[in-house]
Amino acid sequence: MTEAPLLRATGLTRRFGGLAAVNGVSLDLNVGEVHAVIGTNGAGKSTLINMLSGELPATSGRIEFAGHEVTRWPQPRRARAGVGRSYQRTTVFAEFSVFENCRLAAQAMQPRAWALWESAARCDASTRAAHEALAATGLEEHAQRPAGALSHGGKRQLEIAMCLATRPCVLLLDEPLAGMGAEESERMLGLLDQLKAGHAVLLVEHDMDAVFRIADRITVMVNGETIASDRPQHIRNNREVQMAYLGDGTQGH
Ligand SMILES: Nc1ncnc2c1ncn2[C@@H]1O[C@H](COP(=O)(O)OP(=O)(O)OP(=O)(O)O)[C@@H](O)[C@H]1O
Repeated sequence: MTEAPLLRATGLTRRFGGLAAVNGVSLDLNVGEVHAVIGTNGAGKSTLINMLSGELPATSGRIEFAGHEVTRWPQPRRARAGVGRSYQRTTVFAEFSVFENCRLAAQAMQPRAWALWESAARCDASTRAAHEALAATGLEEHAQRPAGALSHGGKRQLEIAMCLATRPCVLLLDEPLAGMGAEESERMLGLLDQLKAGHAVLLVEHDMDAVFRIADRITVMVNGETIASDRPQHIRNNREVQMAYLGDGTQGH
């Protein structure tokens, strides 16, 4: 018997006025897998992530997470339940240390932030989560540096660490390789490869070489709709995908 996916989206649709930015998209996320979503600019990838994270309500469709229907859950509730995300643009606090950025991310997940008498225990838990996240991302040696002093790639790694500090089981990653050089990309790909062991990862990424290297499944979106969702080798050989998106020249990738 196959296990139920950790997260399942069915028929997700989001309209902005007359535009269906995402139209009837269904996908599953499983622990141990990187599920990449690719598509040209404006295909609806970020809108899809925003619906999965809870930042944007779906116009219609259904989202199930860990056996619960979460379609109407707001973003903070989904985040506390284990749906973590990173953003296209860096969101670190430049003047705070790398460690403090992670600790703040962990603290933001704690319920009842106003309950001062619980602060010591909360602080311990957040500190632990921050250290673990820094260890997982290889940023420990930079823990006390101001986040603003990190390289671009280091800041993107820190974003992943901040997401991990919230102890998610789903990672929704919006272009984690954007703006990175070859060496930084390699490091990030190594990190994602490690993380998939304990997480279900959704990866939106424009770097096709990286996607085909790391993805276990690829969903291709065009104008808000899924035109294919399959194992990478089948996506590579899919004529419709080649015509719509990859271009014939990518067949040899
Ligand atoms: N808040 C909004 N209001 C109106 N239209 C929007 C809004 N957000 C996105 N759109 C439109 O929805 C469509 C999908 O946008 P989205 O950002 O999801 O695409 P994308 O695939 O992530 O693109 P990119 O690769 O450039 O990030 C686009 O036509 C965009 O202009």
